[in-house]
Amino acid sequence: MLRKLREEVLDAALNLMKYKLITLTGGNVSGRDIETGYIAITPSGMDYEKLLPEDIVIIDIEGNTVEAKWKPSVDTSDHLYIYKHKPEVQSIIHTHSTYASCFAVLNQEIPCASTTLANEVGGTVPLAKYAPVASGDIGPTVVETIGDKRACLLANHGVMAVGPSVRHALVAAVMLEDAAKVYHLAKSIGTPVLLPDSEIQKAKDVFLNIYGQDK
Ligand SMILES: O=C(CO)[C@@H](O)[C@H](O)COP(=O)(O)O
Repeated sequence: MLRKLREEVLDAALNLMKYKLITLTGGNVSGRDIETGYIAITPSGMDYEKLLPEDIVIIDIEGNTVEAKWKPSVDTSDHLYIYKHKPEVQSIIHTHSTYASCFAVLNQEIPCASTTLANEVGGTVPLAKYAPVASGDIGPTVVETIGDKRACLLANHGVMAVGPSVRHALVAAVMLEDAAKVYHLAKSIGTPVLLPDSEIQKAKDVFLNIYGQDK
């Protein structure tokens, strides 16, 4: 069931490897089916390269198994909490991507100094307060922090990216890492100039309303 969504989730997981956002299985991907409300999520601790679409776990919004060969991600309850509290979110991607995670371990948000970050994430990347892995507390800290952004940092941990589709969540995760790298490198040779709110809004609007083939 939900073959297309399972393929999209697996494809995004493989792209996390392609774009070097994860090491081994240090991340996870999920997507929500708009019709049934079911969630397709990567299984826990399994190599994405060896997975087939049918290995992606299908659960309902309460976490009950709908169709599964494996245990779902250890972060499943956090994904479910985000879906429950943010109806506009249809996909969630968790990574420990290197440059963004540097800011997470410094407990610093990533200021918006590039149009890329404004376009794809919606501005400064906020920092969600620390929550232990698999405690069920990560979802609430993300919902508390993320607002209308497409990503937030998890203190001392990594990144949570979201989107209205699996593709959008993947783009947010990839471009956030790219912008974090640029900001980090720029800071090592000078003082990055931050974008004013008015420019962030303009850059965000272009991507919401003009960019791409779907508008
Ligand atoms: O952050 C952590 C553990 O530190 C987890 O997100 C894992 O890195 C991925 O777990 P699974 O999704 O494979 O269960």
